[in-house]
Amino acid sequence: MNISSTILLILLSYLAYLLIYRLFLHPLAKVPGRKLAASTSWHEFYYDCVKGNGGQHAFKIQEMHKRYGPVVRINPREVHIDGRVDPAFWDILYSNSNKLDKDSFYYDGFGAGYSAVSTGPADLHRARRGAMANYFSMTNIRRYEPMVLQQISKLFQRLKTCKANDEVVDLGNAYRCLATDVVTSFALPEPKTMLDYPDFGKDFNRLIRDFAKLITFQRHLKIVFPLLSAIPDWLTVRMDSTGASLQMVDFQRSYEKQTQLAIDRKGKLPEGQPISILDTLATSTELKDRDKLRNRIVEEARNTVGAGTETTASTLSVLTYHLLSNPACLVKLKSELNDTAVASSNQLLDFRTLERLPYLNAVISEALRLTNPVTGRLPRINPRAPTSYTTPSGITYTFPPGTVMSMSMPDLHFNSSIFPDPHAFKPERWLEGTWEQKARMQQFFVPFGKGSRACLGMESARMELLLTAGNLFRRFEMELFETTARDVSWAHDFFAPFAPFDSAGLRVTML
Ligand code: HEM
Repeated sequence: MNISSTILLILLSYLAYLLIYRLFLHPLAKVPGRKLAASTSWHEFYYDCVKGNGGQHAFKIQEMHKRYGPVVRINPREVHIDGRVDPAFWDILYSNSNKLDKDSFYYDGFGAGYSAVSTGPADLHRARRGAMANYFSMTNIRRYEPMVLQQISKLFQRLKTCKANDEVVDLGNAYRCLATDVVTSFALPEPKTMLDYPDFGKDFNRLIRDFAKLITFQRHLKIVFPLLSAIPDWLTVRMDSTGASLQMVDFQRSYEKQTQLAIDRKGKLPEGQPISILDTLATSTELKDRDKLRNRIVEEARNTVGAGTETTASTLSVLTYHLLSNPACLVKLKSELNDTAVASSNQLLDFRTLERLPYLNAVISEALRLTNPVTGRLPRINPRAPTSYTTPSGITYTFPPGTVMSMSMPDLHFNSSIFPDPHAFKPERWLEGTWEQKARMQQFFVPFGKGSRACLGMESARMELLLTAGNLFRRFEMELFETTARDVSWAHDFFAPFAPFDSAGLRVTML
């Protein structure tokens, strides 16, 4: 036998062993599910990256649950629990006392393992999150309200111009610009000004969506982002004549420049300039020196901006679509907003006023529920002790330390036993019904996650959503332009939900 035949034989024997081990001897061998998914992670790769333009694995998981029950083995090392059947397990898996690690395989897809959101080990995460926690507290975030209102005024000026020129407004992308400018105005020393882009950054925002698609490739192949960052600028220019790719490269590089600026100025800011997250991290006394290195802070900033952009923008798009297609809801909201006393109708309503409006709050909750701004499953690991899961019908599975367990937010939000007629937009559900029904909805309403890994930017997101939606619908009359439910639907899961690739997004005309 020659050398290549020997190598081939060894390889085939190894693969045969791996297959037999995973299917029959592995501790998860008895967990229901597709044999192909249990045999190889290429099954997940296919649904993540190839089928239907990618981002289809989340739907495959739902299909597997329908066939195999509330717990399924979705890849050789991970089990997924169905929140449509057993929503109560969410509180156990993501409870505050249950400080589990995150699964690095999955979160490495962001290519930013040093950021809090992607950090695997719970202990390391605690320190990294702790350094930002005060910054994101309600009291601190409230100080940034004038900056948020300033960006909203800028958006409103653009909308007025569009109205005067009879232009169709690409509102989905306008919201992305707004969200980017808002989050960078407190994350970075030098905020972005995307609301100045004449076309609301259409090409740039398309590129961000394509970039999100790469998360799934990076997750499986680990070399995608390193390869991309090695592409020289001249080639980037040739590959994309719109210039959006180069803009994206500049955008990424600006994190490095701004981090260096924050490190160099050591908290000595120009008069009147508010402290940014970058400055907070660069001058933190809580972080160990290794966590104050430039590359780590760059990743933290990049991920925080990423976390605060598509999430709020997609929620605003879904909210706008449903209000404009449900006139009765729009009338109720406008009447609540118009009844709100302010000195002048030109003055923007502030957070204190808007947070007290029940119908507006119900509209925002309903939009968050229907959007599911994080559609990706949230995988956790207990590396130290075995974990177990008992199905509602009483079958108990025990998993060894290191087993990955996950659930997905949309399963809870589309659970018809908690939210009847779950795909309908009904802000009234948050206001009507018995106390028990409302308490149950609140318990399983988890757009910002739960526990020690829950969203840090929740208060800033709430403020941005209330200020934008409250003021926009008080001031402007609009109607949908060639936009249907499909344009705000969840067709791809790239951790965030994305509409079909051929969708032109949410567009409106100003009346
Ligand atoms: C509608 C808006 C938003 C939603 C629904 C949302 C949702 C979430 C969820 C579900 C997580 C946990 C992800 C996981 O377990 O892997 C998360 C984490 C995070 N989010 Fe948000 N987010 C929103 C807006 C924002 C904004 C505006 C910011 C920043 C300004 C932000 C910053 C963060 C950060 C830093 C984390 C990581 C926290 C940690 O790991 O300790 N988010 N977000």
